[in-house]
Amino acid sequence: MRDPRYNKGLAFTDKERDAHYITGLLPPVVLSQEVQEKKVMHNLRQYTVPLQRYMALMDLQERNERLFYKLLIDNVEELLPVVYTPTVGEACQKYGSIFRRPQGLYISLKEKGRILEVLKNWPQRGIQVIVVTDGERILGLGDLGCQGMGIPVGKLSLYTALGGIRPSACLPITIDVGTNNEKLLNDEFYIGLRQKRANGEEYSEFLHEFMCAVKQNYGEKVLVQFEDFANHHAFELLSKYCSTHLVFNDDIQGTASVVLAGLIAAQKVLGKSLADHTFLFLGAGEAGTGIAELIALKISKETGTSIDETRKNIWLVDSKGLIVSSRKESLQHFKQPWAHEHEPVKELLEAVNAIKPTVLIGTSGVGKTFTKEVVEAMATFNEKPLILALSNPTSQAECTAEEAYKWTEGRAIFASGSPFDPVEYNGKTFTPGQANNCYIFPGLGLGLIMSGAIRVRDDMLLAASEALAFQVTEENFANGLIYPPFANIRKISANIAASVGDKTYELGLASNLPRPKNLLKMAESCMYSPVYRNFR
Ligand SMILES: O=C([O-])CC(=O)C(=O)O
Ligand SMILES: [Mg+2]
Repeated sequence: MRDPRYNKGLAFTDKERDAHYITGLLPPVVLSQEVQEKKVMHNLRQYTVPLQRYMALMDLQERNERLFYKLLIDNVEELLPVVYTPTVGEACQKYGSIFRRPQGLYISLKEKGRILEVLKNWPQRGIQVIVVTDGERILGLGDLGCQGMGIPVGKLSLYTALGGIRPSACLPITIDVGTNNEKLLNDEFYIGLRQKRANGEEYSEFLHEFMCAVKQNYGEKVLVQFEDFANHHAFELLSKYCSTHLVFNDDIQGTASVVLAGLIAAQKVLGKSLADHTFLFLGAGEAGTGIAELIALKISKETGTSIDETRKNIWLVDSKGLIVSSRKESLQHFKQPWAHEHEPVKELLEAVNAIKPTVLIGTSGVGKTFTKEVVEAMATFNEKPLILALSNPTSQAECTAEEAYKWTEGRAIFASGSPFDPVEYNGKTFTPGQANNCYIFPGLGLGLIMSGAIRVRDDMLLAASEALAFQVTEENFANGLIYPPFANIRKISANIAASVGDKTYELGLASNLPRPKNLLKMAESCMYSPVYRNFR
């Protein structure tokens, strides 16, 4: 009863209560899981403050794991915004003051030299997925230090709910190397190390010890998902470990794959091929350059043109303006491929007017940057402007769904990273899409795990994008949607898993041999079910 993996609360039957000597420890009634679910949903809906819903759900996860996942799976559209963006962002900001029972594994600089020992303290064996953050760039909210733990915990609950990975195979980890967030350093309830961030050699060595310990403890087939690291570390870690570990950066690769899926699907709505588009990004960090690279790769594969050539239709704006060749010397390496010949342009609006993009993508982490003028400009030279405001949580979105529809007179195809409610405009209802990496990582992870993948490759990301785009129905298209509804996410994830698995075998990177004949059946059959077990 005290172990969330076994607890069924009032659903323990009389026979189970007798067999396990817990008769009398519960009131006499026996409820079904369905009635429990109805009750908890009813209670949750009484809370009007999102953070209270979050706390109630985290309590449920720590009390009755199967009921938590049953709720999340059956009510995914309603609960995703609670356990995930936007509410998880606020939860991380306030993690210290709402802290009750710890979730996940904390590895701080205090444990330098004995990270392996700390990993071994985690009570569960058979770990298949680790989501790890160092809290330096939590969503678009910046450095939240150790309180970033909410993110790996949230992402892994989606691995289970959306992708069917067993909860006991999931390990959330926060690496605490300090924080540069003064507010947190001065917050008496802060849960992390009260020191400035370690950097340079000290940081790299610590992360290297972590990566080696992970491989030593869990072997070659554990998937390590990097999440919400700051740009410099994110790119470095991915390139350093992609050839020795099964690693994946969600913010670079997951976001890229989900956006590419939307763009592939949008071809049906817009009647244009990817190569016919001109792309402009606001934000040239992990998401921006990650998406740009994957689009370029996809177009290059489709048309047979070189990557360098395909890059020419893709433009990025960072905090200093349009990325152009005259800035090349001073650019970080991940921005350099995008420095095209053009005169310097400072403002986004100027860049939009100069480049005349057909697709505008916000990955800046800065809210309200797609102003009325910017969106109206997009609407002047596009019949159906494609506008993606991807920064999270909602407060950091480049524009709202309502603004996108209003300022384009209802012509925009719009999707955002965090959810927006449907919008009424001119007597018509517009339903915005949610271009969030949670469409991709659960299915991708399942595909990697079931095939026993040992490395992640771009071709697997492309396979995931294609599989997701394929799940968008004619009916969705008719409603202007470029993503399928989340209500079908487990089926979607199974399809993504099958495609990714297939690609893994094709590339010779699968270690689970022989290849199962039907990968979709395989994916569906290994997905976790939250239905209660019988303990008689
Ligand atoms: O967590 C999300 O909603 C998407 C994401 O990876 C991020 O914004 O960093
Ligand atoms: Mg992220």
